[in-house]
Amino acid sequence: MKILSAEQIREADQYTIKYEPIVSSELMERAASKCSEWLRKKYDIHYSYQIFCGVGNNGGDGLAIARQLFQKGFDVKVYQVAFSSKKSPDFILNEKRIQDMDIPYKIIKRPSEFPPIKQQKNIVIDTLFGSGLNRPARGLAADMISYLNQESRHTISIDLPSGLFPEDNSENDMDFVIKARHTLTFELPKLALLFPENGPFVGQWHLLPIGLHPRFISEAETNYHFLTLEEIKPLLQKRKKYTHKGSFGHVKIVAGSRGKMGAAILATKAALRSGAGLVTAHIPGCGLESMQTSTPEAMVEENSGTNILQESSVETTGYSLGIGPGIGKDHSTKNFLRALLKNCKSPAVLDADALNIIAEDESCQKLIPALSILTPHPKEFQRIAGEYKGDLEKLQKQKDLARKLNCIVVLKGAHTSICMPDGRIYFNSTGNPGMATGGSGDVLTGLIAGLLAQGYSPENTALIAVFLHGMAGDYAAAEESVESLIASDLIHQFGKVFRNLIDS
Ligand SMILES: NC(=O)C1=CN([C@@H]2O[C@H](COP(=O)(O)OP(=O)(O)OC[C@H]3O[C@@H](n4cnc5c(N)ncnc54)[C@H](OP(=O)(O)O)[C@@H]3O)[C@@H](O)[C@H]2O)[C@H](O)CC1
Ligand SMILES: [K+]
Repeated sequence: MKILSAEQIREADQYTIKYEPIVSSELMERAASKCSEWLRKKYDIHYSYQIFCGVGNNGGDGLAIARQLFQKGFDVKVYQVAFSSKKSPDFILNEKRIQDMDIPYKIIKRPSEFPPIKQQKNIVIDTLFGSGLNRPARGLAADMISYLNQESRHTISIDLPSGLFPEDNSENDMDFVIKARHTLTFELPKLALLFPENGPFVGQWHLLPIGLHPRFISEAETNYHFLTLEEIKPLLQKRKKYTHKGSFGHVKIVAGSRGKMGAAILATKAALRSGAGLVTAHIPGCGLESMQTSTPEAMVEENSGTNILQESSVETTGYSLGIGPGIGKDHSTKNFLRALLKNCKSPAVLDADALNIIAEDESCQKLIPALSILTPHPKEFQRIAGEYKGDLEKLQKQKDLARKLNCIVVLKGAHTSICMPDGRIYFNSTGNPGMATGGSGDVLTGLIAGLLAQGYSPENTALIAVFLHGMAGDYAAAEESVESLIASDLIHQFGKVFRNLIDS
């Protein structure tokens, strides 16, 4: 699914109005009815609504939602926050419609007119600003936002939390942005909704399709994508009947050190469960027994080091390598990694301490095979890419790094972002906070290496693996709980994930 800019969304609006064709007030009516349907499904008739409207089309949406809810019997109060006299035509039309009905409607001109916010079974609907915000909120609008953030326990924002810019908030004043519990956004996700730093404002966000013209969307150009099942399904290969274990590649997991063998075991198990034909674990001697006992399906190749990986020759040809979980940063491990990368000619997966080592050694970065997949978490990423001020700058650094190394950079987090060397960025839609747990990244490394071994291109591998990993997390959280989720639960869910994706 594409992520378009505010400008492109405005154009999509106009294109839809012209070519569907539909009058703009009808498009607003459609958008509003998606919202009021969503609200009615979630909150029963005992809930009341206080709807705060700006004077643009976002405010117009608010007026139309108010009318629709009122017609369904809800207790609705509407407030126009008169921060400007420039009402949009569709706002004016909807204002007239509610004035012709018996809906309580007040115009707020100064803070002394802010109404008390009902606390029990009451929803505040925020339609002050949407995608038309063009400067940080000030004056009456800013006061209103602060007041609502202080007084309302249950705010739902329409299209965007008011005061939040759809893309770049680096110059914004975040004190004057609505803190919503839910954001109902139209048709396509906006970039700002995907940034972790905006989580406190956006809350949970939901996409409501409003029938913007599919031709405009399919032709629109963008580097930003939201990764959903629709994109993933066509990428998956079904296993053919006449195949043998050699058809599905050979993974080599290069991982572990004394006290961190768990990381190696998790990555190895994940590679096995990913469908790879064969998996070898290259580990320090101290891990031999634990690996063979816990993971009998894997072969073990002992490194010359007992407690850590140190220089020894490792065959890399014919393997998909997953390098880094639990290896530590000892001087001899650094030398080992350098020699390994020098020797390795096909795309590999680099994670954890492998990333920490290359962060400290620029010359080592040049040895990474083209189209390798790097999977840093935000701290590891910062070590390689340097400091950044906000999530937009972080994204730019991610692009720079992917281009510089000619690699795929997978930056883990809520909505993990996957950046291709050509600048395309995919934000993942699966996963949950329960996955922020030790070993979850090791599982991803094994899964990526396992898919790579099966002949998926590095780009498709990264997309599929991140999506599946998140899906496994969602299944695990549903069966257990977000709180109790541990990394091995993810591996246990791979079977169900594959069955549901490939066979359905
Ligand atoms: N695109 C769609 O799919 C649909 C969108 N809808 C809704 O429309 C809004 C966008 O509406 P728009 O009228 O473009 O803009 P807003 O309602 O967000 O409000 C902007 C108006 O407010 C003024 N403005 C902007 N920033 C500030 C500020 N900081 N302080 C005060 N005033 C501000 C601006 O006017 P100026 O001339 O003063 O700059 C705008 O007039 C979208 O988000 C959806 O909710 C449709 O209903 C359905 C289809
Ligand atoms: K809003």
